Amino acid sequence: MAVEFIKICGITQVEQALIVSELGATHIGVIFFEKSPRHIDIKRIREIRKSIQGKTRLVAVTVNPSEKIVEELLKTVDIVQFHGNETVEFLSKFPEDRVIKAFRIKSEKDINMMFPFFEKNYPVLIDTYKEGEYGGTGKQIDPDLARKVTQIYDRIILSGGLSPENLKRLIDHIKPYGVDASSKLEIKPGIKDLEKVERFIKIARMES
Ligand SMILES: O=C(O)c1ccccc1NCC(=O)[C@H](O)[C@H](O)COP(=O)(O)O
Repeated sequence: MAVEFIKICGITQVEQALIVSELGATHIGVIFFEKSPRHIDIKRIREIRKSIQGKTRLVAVTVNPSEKIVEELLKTVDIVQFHGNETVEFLSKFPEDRVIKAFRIKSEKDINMMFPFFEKNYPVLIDTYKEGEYGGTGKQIDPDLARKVTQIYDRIILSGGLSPENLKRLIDHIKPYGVDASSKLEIKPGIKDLEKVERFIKIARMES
């Protein structure tokens, strides 16, 4: 089954954003977190916004941002994705169709913290837990743990080490609503291998 939501994350260049949009990504992710090697500033985010206008939705990925920063980002991007310890109360300050909450999971116990977000019907991205890192690690998610989450809630975006090589198998097993990939599609942090991106999108759309 094809997925509805295909996000290519960690884009840093206007030229690559345009190509990824034309290849059929439904969402492009940019990292607004200074400690990431993929971080870009608001000026570059605005340039990317202009290049993909009307085609693909733009998502800014953040970690424990202030309310002011989120409000500023929402003037430029469609959606803000929260990768830190943000609460459901914090997210409820923003329009509900403009937020994604991400969780880095390592065991079934971690599913409990997602329930308040399921109750609000927010899209929830699940990523692999790696000590000391917030995302973009390339570490593959545990498929059985991810399947347990999609059996409970249907607005799950799967991430964590997704690549053209493992995507079909993981979609068939986990049946997510969306998929998100970054580092396994890269030549180096922030620069995508566009041939891999094309293969990834075709598999997600069930075109190959
Ligand atoms: O990508 C980053 O550098 C990053 C840094 C801090 C927080 C989140 C980050 N990425 C978020 C994403 O949505 C990634 O696509 C997701 O973690 C999956 O990454 P990967 O395992 O490399 O495909």
